Amino acid sequence: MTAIAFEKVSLTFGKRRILSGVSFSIPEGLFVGVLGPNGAGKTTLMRAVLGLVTPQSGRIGVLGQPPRRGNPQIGYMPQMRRGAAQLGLSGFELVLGAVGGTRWGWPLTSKADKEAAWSALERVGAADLAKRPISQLSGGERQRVLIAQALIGEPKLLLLDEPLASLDPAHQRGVVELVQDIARERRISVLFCAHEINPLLRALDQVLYLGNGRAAIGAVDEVVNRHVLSDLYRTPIHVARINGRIFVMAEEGELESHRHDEDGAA
Ligand SMILES: Nc1ncnc2c1ncn2[C@@H]1O[C@H](COP(=O)(O)OP(=O)(O)OP(=O)(O)O)[C@@H](O)[C@H]1O
Repeated sequence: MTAIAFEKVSLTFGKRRILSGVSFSIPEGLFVGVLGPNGAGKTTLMRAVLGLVTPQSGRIGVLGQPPRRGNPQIGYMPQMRRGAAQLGLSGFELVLGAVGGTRWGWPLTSKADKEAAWSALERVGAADLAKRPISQLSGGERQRVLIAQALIGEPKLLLLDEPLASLDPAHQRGVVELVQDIARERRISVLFCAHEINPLLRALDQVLYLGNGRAAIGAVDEVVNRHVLSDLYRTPIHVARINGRIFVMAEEGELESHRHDEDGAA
């Protein structure tokens, strides 16, 4: 079955066009990195898959169905906003709030709900963090709790919006490996949104690059080359591979933000 299918999809906000007639199809079980500069539409694409943004035209299929809000087959990890971290919730409360998929807040919880929350926290290695307020966790610890939240309901598709933001290279590797292991063992399809390709290289089956309202998708070598990216961004793009790392550069500078501190990511 197809995990996600876009057929000539256009997404707009008012007069602002985010995607223009984009088509692609992602088979089930793949780990796909979603890349592109700030504002390219990565979050908006995920929100469309979740049924939170309706296309102006075209069709989206998610696991063979049209998108619908609260689909329990999808686990979503949004970008962590400061406000959410400061709510004072513990990791356990945050994960428990996701039990039942759409029942955000403080539901009346059963023993089974609590067990589901503990099981998700244990799977990401965060059971010992569960009682602490989210606001006191380190970035890496917090990302684990958020991944646990996305695993509630045994999803078939995980949408992860920048889980690597503000993590150092070792923690980035840890999060990517964790997601890859869980996805393999549960046969989950993954869309993993990131600002840099290198931390994802070992895990990637495909990349989906967004830019100028368009998309390029395929295996890393098929997409991350100067022909495809120059065409996508309508400007000369250079791609260099150094020691197994990939550098994507526009004439005026690097297209992706890189921290030059990771050794041997690929
Ligand atoms: N609800 C909204 N109303 C109007 N414009 C929006 C809305 N949500 C997003 N946008 C705009 O759509 C564009 C794409 O935003 P989006 O957050 O999807 O990009 P992104 O690729 O995820 O960016 P980043 O890498 O910075 O997170 C941006 O210009 C943004 O300002």
